[in-house]
Amino acid sequence: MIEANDLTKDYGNVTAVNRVSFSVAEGELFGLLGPNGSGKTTMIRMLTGQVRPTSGSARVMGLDAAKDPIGVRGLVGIIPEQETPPSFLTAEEYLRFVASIRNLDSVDERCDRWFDLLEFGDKKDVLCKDLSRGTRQKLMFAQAFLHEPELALIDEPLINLDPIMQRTVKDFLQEYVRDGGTVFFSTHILEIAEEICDRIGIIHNGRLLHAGRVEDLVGSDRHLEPFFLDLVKGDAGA
Ligand SMILES: Nc1ncnc2c1ncn2[C@@H]1O[C@H](COP(=O)(O)OP(=O)(O)OP(=O)(O)O)[C@@H](O)[C@H]1O
Repeated sequence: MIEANDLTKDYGNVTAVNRVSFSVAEGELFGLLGPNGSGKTTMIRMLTGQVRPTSGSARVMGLDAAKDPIGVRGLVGIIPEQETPPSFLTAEEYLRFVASIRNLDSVDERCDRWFDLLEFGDKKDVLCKDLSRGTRQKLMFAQAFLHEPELALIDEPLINLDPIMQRTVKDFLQEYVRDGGTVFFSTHILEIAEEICDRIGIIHNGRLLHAGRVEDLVGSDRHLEPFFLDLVKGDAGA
């Protein structure tokens, strides 16, 4: 579903992502982990065609993300980092707006499914500017999955969600990949990755230091946190 080859992004003299290659297969839940400023958001933006790589390339669902960004965004579901939905629309109006752009049918059913799953139907007539941050994040989740995409790319999925809603979202993501969907998400919360990911990548200073299966770490009695800290601190000292 995703093939990144030598992806690089320079912002002036800052190399945000440095020659990163990896792939994500259909049905995988892949977590990109890294400290603040390590390049996670830039990576997601390149995969979704929002940022053009300086060099290298990414194929997403068979399309070149830099050459056909609109094609990619038409297929995948995206939750950008800390995105807020339009202030002047209600939650339901926003979902209907997304549904109309995507030419979706059964709009009532689709909206209700998300209001029910994420328990915010009581807020559907509230203007987005008046929603709490957590409810806005629920709404961003709903818009990303409204068209039942085969691939979702999510920057920090559980941000602003309470523990109960985090459980709901984690269960949903695991069910979604069990049903054949693919998820690529970024986080710096290691426990989430250890709990739900099939594979992880660890990025630091723009370089991918590790990519592998979570069960290989845990199976060999190495937990993610000490592994991550050793890797990242060792790299900083190198
Ligand atoms: N538009 C931009 N212009 C200049 N520098 C940028 C831009 N976007 C990101 N950077 C820089 O690129 C590097 C990687 O940033 P990025 O936002 O991708 O990291 P991140 O891992 O998502 O961070 P965080 O976990 O804090 O959200 C940082 O040094 C950042 O300051």
